[in-house]
This record gives sequence, C-alpha cells and structure tokens, in this order.
Amino acid sequence: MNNITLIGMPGAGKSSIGVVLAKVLGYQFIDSDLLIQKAEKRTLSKIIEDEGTEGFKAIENRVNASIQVENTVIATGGSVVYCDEAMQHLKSEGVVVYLKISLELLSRRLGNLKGRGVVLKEGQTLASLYDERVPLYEKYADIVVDEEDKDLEGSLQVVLEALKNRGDKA
Ligand SMILES: Nc1ncnc2c1ncn2[C@@H]1O[C@H](COP(=O)(O)OP(=O)(O)O)[C@@H](O)[C@H]1O
Ligand SMILES: O=C(O)C1=C[C@@H](OP(=O)(O)O)[C@@H](O)[C@H](O)C1
Ligand SMILES: [Mg+2]
Repeated sequence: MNNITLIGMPGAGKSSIGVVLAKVLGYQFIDSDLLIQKAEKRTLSKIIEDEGTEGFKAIENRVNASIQVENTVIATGGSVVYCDEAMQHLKSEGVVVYLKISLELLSRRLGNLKGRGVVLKEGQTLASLYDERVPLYEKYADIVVDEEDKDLEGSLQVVLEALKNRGDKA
C-alpha cells in the first residue's frame, strides 16, 4: 500500500529519479528490472534473446503482479504497460506516476543507453514504439510529470510537487 510506481519510456529516469525520490520521502526503493533478473538468474537482454519479446512480457507481468511492498518507490521497466494484470496490481497498491519525455529527448538519451535491451518488434523504429506506448502510459497514469528541459534534480522536484498537490505525500 501507499507505494509510488514510476512508469515511462526507457531512459525517462524511472530508476535514477526513483532511488533519490525514495531517499527524500524516507521510502524503500525497488527496481522491478532487478527483481526480474533475480527471479530469472539472467540479464534482461538475455531473457529477451532467449524468450523473445512476448516471453519477456509474460515474465515481466508475473514478477510485477507479485510485488508486495509498502511505502516503497517502484521503478518499473518501460514495457510494463503491456502487462495489464501487473498494472492493475500496481495501481491498486499505490499511485502511478508517468515520467513523460519527448521523442526528441528520448532519442538523445537512448544514444547513451545501449545494451540494456528494449522490447522492440522486428524492424520497429523508436518513433513507432513511442507512438504505441504513450497511450498506454497515459491510460495507467494517475499523475503525468513532464520532465522536458529539466535535469535530474529538476525532474525530482516536479515529481515531489505533483505528489504533494495530489495529497499523496506531503
Ligand atoms: N531530467 C532528467 N530526469 C531523469 N534522468 C535524466 C534527466 N536528465 C538526464 N537524465 C539521465 O537519463 C538517464 C535515465 O536513465 P534511467 O534512470 O535508467 O531511466 P529508466 O529507468 O527510465 O530507463 C540517466 O543516465 C540520467 O542520468
Ligand atoms: O522499455 C522496454 O522495452 C524495456 C525497458 C527496460 O527498463 P527501463 O525502462 O528501466 O530502461 C527493461 O525493462 C527491459 O530491458 C525492456
Ligand atoms: Mg530503469
């Protein structure tokens, strides 16, 4: 209960903002990507390579749907929004915050984030992935935070402000 779940595109800052947000609020922090790796004893890119994107999503759904924590910031993986069961679970256990980032900024950030593995269909471009996912992030979000033109500290402050305005955390 009372958790804060961060969703958004890979590179949006769920993991890096999440851990600092947890410190500021005195919360615990978990990164569901690391839970997946621990459960599977394989890296994310190895799981995607071995199981394909559909197999990865099934594992991601199972792991996220079984998270039982409280007063915790949960950084999810960008593809969790394909997992409806997991998203319903996370929504029922706290507030879901979408870290919104433009395609332009995303393209620049992902240039430096190679090797982590993204759930991309064969031949799919980043632009088409972005268009496919944005409606899903919006669908599941309780709060949308736009981090355009902000550094990490600036994004953190907007998240804190948005949570405060909504009355989830003073
Ligand atoms: N305003 C910002 N908010 C969040 N991350 C930022 C920002 N500006 C630059 N970054 C960088 O972008 C990257 C985000 O990566 P990460 O936290 O792993 O994202 P995610 O977990 O959403 O994939 C980090 O290298 C971080 O330092
Ligand atoms: O968006 C994606 O397809 C993915 C994002 C990754 O997490 P981050 O969003 O933390 O980079 C990770 O879950 C996996 O490699 C797939
Ligand atoms: Mg992450």
